[in-house]
Amino acid sequence: MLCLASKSPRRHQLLQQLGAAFDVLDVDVPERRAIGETPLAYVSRVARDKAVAGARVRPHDVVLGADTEVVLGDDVFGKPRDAADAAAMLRRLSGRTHAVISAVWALGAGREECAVCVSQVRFAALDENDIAVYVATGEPFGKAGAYAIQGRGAALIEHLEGSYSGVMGLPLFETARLLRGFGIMPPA
Ligand SMILES: Cc1cn([C@H]2C[C@H](O)[C@@H](COP(=O)(O)OP(=O)(O)OP(=O)(O)O)O2)c(=O)[nH]c1=O
Repeated sequence: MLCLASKSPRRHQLLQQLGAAFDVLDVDVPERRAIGETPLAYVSRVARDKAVAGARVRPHDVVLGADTEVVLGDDVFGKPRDAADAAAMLRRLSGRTHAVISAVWALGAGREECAVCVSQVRFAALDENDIAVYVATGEPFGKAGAYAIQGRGAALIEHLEGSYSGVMGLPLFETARLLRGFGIMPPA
């Protein structure tokens, strides 16, 4: 059986798109970047930690864990703590291009495989009113970088280079390829 170790409703929805049956596991792992850890290494480690936590509960299944972070230079933006934090993130992203890194790990049958997906997202220039209105919608909460490409946040994005599903939380091309490696998906 395939399991998705994630509380994210976006990840559940995205994995459903691939048509595979799966169970959802509720895991909680700390998301704290270690000193000197690169953004890429951090995202990959957290995604693996989630998969490992899931595999502890379901040792005989194939377990997926994923993580998504917004990266500007060496700064990693996770989910905003509150409205002020969300506004501060959006101010930093305004008028600039940032990276969205998504990592997914598959663990099971004595194997583990990983895929990492990096997308580039260019934001429109936002003024204080734009930011206040967007934060007031509540959409930024629970989203890395304080926006949702799948929601009203789409109106803030001038350009995307990479994977829409990766930005949303689970890169589907890469995930499908990983799953086929575990014999889970029908061949494309
Ligand atoms: C950039 C972006 C992120 N997100 C979401 C996807 C993830 O749910 C969240 C990033 O936080 P994560 O820590 O990757 O995931 P999570 O805490 O929501 O869920 P779990 O750890 O249980 O798997 O941001 C969007 O929904 N849309 C976007 O455009």
